[in-house]
Amino acid sequence: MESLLASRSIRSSFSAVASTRGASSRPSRIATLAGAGAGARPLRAGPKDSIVEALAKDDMLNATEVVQWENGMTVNGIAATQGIRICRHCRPTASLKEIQEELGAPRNILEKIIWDKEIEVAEGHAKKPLEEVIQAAQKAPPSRDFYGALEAAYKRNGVPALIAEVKKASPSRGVLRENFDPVEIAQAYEKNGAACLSILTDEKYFQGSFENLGKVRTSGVKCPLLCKEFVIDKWQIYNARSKGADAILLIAAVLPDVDIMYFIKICAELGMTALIEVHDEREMERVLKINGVKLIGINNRSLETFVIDTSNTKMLLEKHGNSIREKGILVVGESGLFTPDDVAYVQNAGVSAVLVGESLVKQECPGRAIVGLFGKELLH
Ligand SMILES: O=C(O)c1ccccc1NCC(=O)[C@H](O)[C@H](O)COP(=O)(O)O
Repeated sequence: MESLLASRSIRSSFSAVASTRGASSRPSRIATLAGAGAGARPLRAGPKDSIVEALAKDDMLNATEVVQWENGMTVNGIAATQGIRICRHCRPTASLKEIQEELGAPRNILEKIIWDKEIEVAEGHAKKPLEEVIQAAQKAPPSRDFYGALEAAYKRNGVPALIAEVKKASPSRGVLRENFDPVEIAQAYEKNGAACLSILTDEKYFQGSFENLGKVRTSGVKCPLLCKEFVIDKWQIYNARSKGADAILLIAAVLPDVDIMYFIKICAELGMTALIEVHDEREMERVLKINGVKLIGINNRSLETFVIDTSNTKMLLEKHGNSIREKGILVVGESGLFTPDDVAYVQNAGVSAVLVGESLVKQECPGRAIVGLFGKELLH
């Protein structure tokens, strides 16, 4: 299916790019970044010059979109060389029905989410052009130090710092909490020692929203906030910052290296922390080669099958713990943590922080559930 999808998407992605992305006169940073990417060459003179130059000047594009013209490969082709199994349809202006008629159904839930996200992001661009979200991000109140808050909480409490997730529902578990008040939950998490909060913003699959993120941000909660999104386009990062996010999730199963590099640079410019999520050996190896990675999340849940296995964290850290420590990277253990034993297990494996949703949000009192999860009170 990959080659079919790839060969089809080279046609459709050109028309998608051509039809949805207007040319910008502002100078681009992308040409340099694309040239620095894994396997990419500097933009060269040649028959594709005019296309490449036009794209390189177009600040609307993401790095992989430039590399694809440079290398004569599709976005999916580039991704496949890095072991990425999630394909893009690259037809953001088509309906999902039309896309599925052409390409068949998405092969797993993560691919399904990404296909929807491609359309949602194109709609976002149309409603609010990139220049506007950039300006909104620049006007937002200063960001808070997400990485620093995790580091300090780990030192203070001697147990992994908690990123407590404000999560109403999920594709694997359905609705987790009927009476869902994001601000009440966020305040309870903070009061009970969470170092940072994760706010799900995807509406279709998690019943989250940017409204929730904004409400938590203006509620007096001081913890730094992670925007838990499925990022495929820089527009989403500026949008998240403009709504008050201090950190953003970048999923290695979805993003080619050059996009991760590029998005990390955007985060740095905005004072945001990038949490780079990996699930397997190949993703960990890729991410450890990328400059500027400070925070890696190891997801115990496969986003393709939903299977949760906490020994995934142990296995990846046994193999890569030394190089992670040498680089000063903090590791977050993500998903499927329910008891003090679970937390101790991932701590012994080498994590400095944990990201927890279900086991807290399902309890009647999510704040008090923190003591149950750690077996002790967390101090602020
Ligand atoms: O939670 C899901 O079902 C899910 C499905 C597809 C993509 C992502 C998904 N979850 C995102 C997460 O990684 C979790 O929300 C987070 O790690 C907290 O996990 P948990 O404590 O198990 O709720």
